[in-house]
Order: sequence, then C-alpha cells, then structure tokens
Amino acid sequence: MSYADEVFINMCTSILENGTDTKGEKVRPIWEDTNEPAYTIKNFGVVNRYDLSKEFPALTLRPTGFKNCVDEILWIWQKKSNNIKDLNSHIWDEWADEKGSIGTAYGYQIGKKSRYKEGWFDQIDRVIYDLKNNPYSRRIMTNIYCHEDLHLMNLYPCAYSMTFNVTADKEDGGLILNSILNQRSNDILTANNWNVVQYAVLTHMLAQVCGMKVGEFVHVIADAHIYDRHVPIIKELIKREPLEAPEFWINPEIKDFYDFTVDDVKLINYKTHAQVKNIPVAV
Ligand SMILES: Nc1nc(=O)c2c([nH]1)NC[C@@H]1CN(c3ccc(C(=O)N[C@@H](CCC(=O)O)C(=O)O)cc3)CN21
Ligand SMILES: O=c1ccn([C@H]2C[C@H](O)[C@@H](COP(=O)(O)O)O2)c(=O)[nH]1
Repeated sequence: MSYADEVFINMCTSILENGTDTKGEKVRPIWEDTNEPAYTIKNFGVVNRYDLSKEFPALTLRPTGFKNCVDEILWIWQKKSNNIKDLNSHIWDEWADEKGSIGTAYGYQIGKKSRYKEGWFDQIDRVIYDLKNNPYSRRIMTNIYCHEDLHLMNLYPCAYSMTFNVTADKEDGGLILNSILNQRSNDILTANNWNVVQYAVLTHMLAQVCGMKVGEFVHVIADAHIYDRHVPIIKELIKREPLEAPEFWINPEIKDFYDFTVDDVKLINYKTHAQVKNIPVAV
C-alpha cells in the first residue's frame, strides 16, 4: 500500500482525535458562499518523512491532480511567475487581482535576485549553483516568506522554505539529494498531498539535473488543519483501503532544470479510489 496513504491516514486520525478546534477564535478565512468564518481542527508541529528512493508519495485514497500540481510547481520555480495567466489551472483565481497578479508571492520571490560573493543569483539558480559546486554545504536553502514584501501579497506563502542537504551513498559514494519543506499552514484535504507531490517532484528534478539520486523528503507543517466542512469528507476518505503506490517516471534526457515541461514527469499505474467532487476551498 502507498506509504503516503499511511502517513495521511495517521495524520488525519491524530488531528480528528487530538486536535484543537478553532471554533469561536478570530480566524481569517471564510466560506465564500455564506461569508461565515472557516474554522478548523488543527495539530501543531506535524513532521512527515517520505523516502523518495523507495516510493513516490502519491495518495491513492483519492487522485491528486498530478499535471496541475507539476504545472503549479513549474509556474513558481521555473517560470518564476506571480500571474495566473501563466498557470494552466484555476486554483489561484480567487486570490488574483484584475490583472491576474497574486502580488509579490511565490514565483516573484523565487526570481528575486540577491548578491552573493560569487555574484547575483535568484533563489533557484543559487540552489542549482550550490548543489553543483558545493554539494555538502549546509547553507542550501530558499525562503519566500519575505517580510518586507508581505503587504503586497494577496495570500502569504504557506509552503515557504526548502532546505536541501546532500549525503554520500554509503555503498557507492554517489550523491543523494534530501530536502525539507517548511510549511507554516496546510489545508490537509485540499493541499496536503498536493504540496507533498509538488516538492517531491521538485526534489527529483533537481537531483537529476545535478547528477544525484533522490533520498528523503521531510515535510514540516506548523499548523496542519482540517476545515470544518472537510471533516465528514476526511472521515469517509480515511476509511478507504489504500492501494499500491504508482511508479514515478522522469525524462532522463533532461539535464537543464529550465527544459522540464509537465510532460517530462509521469505517474505510471496510478490507481486510486474515486475523486471527491466539489470540495469547498476556504478563501
Ligand atoms: N483554503 C485554502 N486551501 C488551499 O489549499 C489553498 C488556498 N486556500 N489558497 C491558495 C492555494 C490554492 N490551492 C489549491 C486550491 C484548489 C485546489 C483544488 O481544487 N484541487 C482539486 C484538484 C484540482 C486539479 O486537479 O486541478 C482537488 O480536488 O483537490 C488545489 C490547491 C492551494 N492553496
Ligand atoms: O500551497 C498551499 C497554499 C495554501 N494552503 C492553505 C493553508 C491555509 O488553509 C490557507 C492559507 O490561509 P492562511 O490563513 O494564510 O494560513 O491555504 C496550503 O495548504 N498549501
């Protein structure tokens, strides 16, 4: 059975059984149809580890929209765009202004250049430079939670920091790329596996273009929450029987991060239970 399912079921069970209900607290998001506050049940400080060398962490309890996930991760990390016109899905529509911009969030921050001893780099180019030139560095990380720009973001970044850490393979000395995603806030039903799949794909892509194998992906979530309207859906989902994890394919020809397209990664034999239709998303 898919390890991602096991992690998801255990996390949801723990939130439902031991979580804190935010009902009555001052909360930001609302349900758009009624304008009522969108309360959650939450756990603080969830840490999930996935071994990417063993299995790709895709949920089988319901399908994760792989193409749209990859499209969004490339929108942020490769196109470095903050405009929904460059995105093929509509998941960011509610948070964009009349010109399509989501402000200084996500792709804008990845593309912003900073000065280093070796010159000016944006965040992803610096990661690739370090992985290629100084792979054992403990300083290979990105951060898009930029306080000076927060006032120009429609939604503050949730998945805000990646830390890359390389280990040497104990058997053949080859380089293994591990990563940690730090996330301040995670809507478990809508985006938990969505975010996991995205950053697992990003780790696979960077490993390939830097001549490494993939290792572990660690997902650190400060506020892991289930929205009130999602509770019955989650309860039904976690009763389903997990299926086998799919196989992950990445086009071995791609050697430059900027050459990847959504068609260069695929899930093979991705068998899942039925999709849950019309999941409401709090805005
Ligand atoms: N409350 C909330 N939850 C989120 O997960 C979220 C936000 N807000 N705001 C910004 C982005 C937008 N995100 C989203 C929004 C919608 C879907 C969504 O509807 N997913 C569908 C599949 C869509 C597809 O495959 O294209 C789903 O069934 O999960 C996913 C991520 C994640 N983020
Ligand atoms: O990649 C993402 C983007 C957003 N989310 C969720 C997490 C929260 O439910 C909302 C953001 O609300 P805040 O009040 O700013 O925390 O969006 C996610 O899980 N993953």
